[in-house]
Amino acid sequence: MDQYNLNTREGRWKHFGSVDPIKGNKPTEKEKMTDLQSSKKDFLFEIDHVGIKNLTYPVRLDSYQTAGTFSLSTHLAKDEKGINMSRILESVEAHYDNGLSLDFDTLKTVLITLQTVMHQKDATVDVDAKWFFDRFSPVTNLRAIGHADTRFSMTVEGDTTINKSLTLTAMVTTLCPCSKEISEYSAHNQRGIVTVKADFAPEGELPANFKERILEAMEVNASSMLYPILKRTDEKSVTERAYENPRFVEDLLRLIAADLVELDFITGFTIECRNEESIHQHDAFARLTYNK
Ligand SMILES: Nc1nc2c(ncn2[C@@H]2O[C@H](COP(=O)(O)OP(=O)(O)OP(=O)(O)O)[C@@H](O)[C@H]2O)c(=O)[nH]1
Repeated sequence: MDQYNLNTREGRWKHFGSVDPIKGNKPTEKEKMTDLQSSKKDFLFEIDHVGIKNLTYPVRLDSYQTAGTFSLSTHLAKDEKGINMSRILESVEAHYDNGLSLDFDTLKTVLITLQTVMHQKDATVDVDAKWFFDRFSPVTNLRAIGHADTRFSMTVEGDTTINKSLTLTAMVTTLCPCSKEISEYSAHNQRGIVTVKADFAPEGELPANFKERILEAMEVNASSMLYPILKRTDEKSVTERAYENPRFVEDLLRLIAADLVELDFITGFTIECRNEESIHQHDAFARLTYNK
């Protein structure tokens, strides 16, 4: 039986197996520690992206505080062993303002800070975050909170943005035209998942409502939109709207593409529509990439 005082935390820790630290020969002051990552010689390859992924950090998107999942990286020259990773978090923290404002102007300032403190030629960020917005039921006009998924992506080189894109993912209803055509009554319908990656002119201005305009193209072309609150009058309306607007996954994809072509602040896009089929165990999907 050991003799540790179980009435103290230290005694309990030792009782459970903790040991005293060894004396050790390595320096404990930062100035005397080897800075391995900063060592220079021929390390064979330059690296396109090195950094951190899966960083969870508070963001403000429109009027909502939400959580962002960040990937942040820089280039690394061939003669440098590693980046100073702690500086990535320092670059984000430098722009903290009750969370990080999730907009391209703020992301650009973070990237310029990152690139500068890393002494690298470029920096890249991807941020995934839930976007919450007001959604009104179609007949009763009751407000509730809807949501879509966003990914803000950006790369800067020096002071110049070299790419900038927004990926939105939203859910819709699709009603099968074939099923409607061949059946005496009813038609199977399902929840469709639409993803649009919209590319923007890197240094171009965006309209204030750019997210809303892309989301509208994704939702209004479906058989029906989704709503958080539906009373009976609303339910009748969305059911009939879906029947009046049947869509194959291909139809939805092409109709969204036609709307996106008309949005002049988008330079190119990739759309994927995926239907979680209600008459199969598998999903149906279609994808299209278009550059203007
Ligand atoms: N480069 C590199 N760093 C890593 C890796 N894995 C962990 N680290 C990080 O290395 C960090 C040390 O960060 P640095 O920024 O190099 O620390 P530092 O040199 O004291 O910081 P500065 O004073 O800014 O130069 C630790 O916090 C670890 O998170 C890796 O695979 N590569």
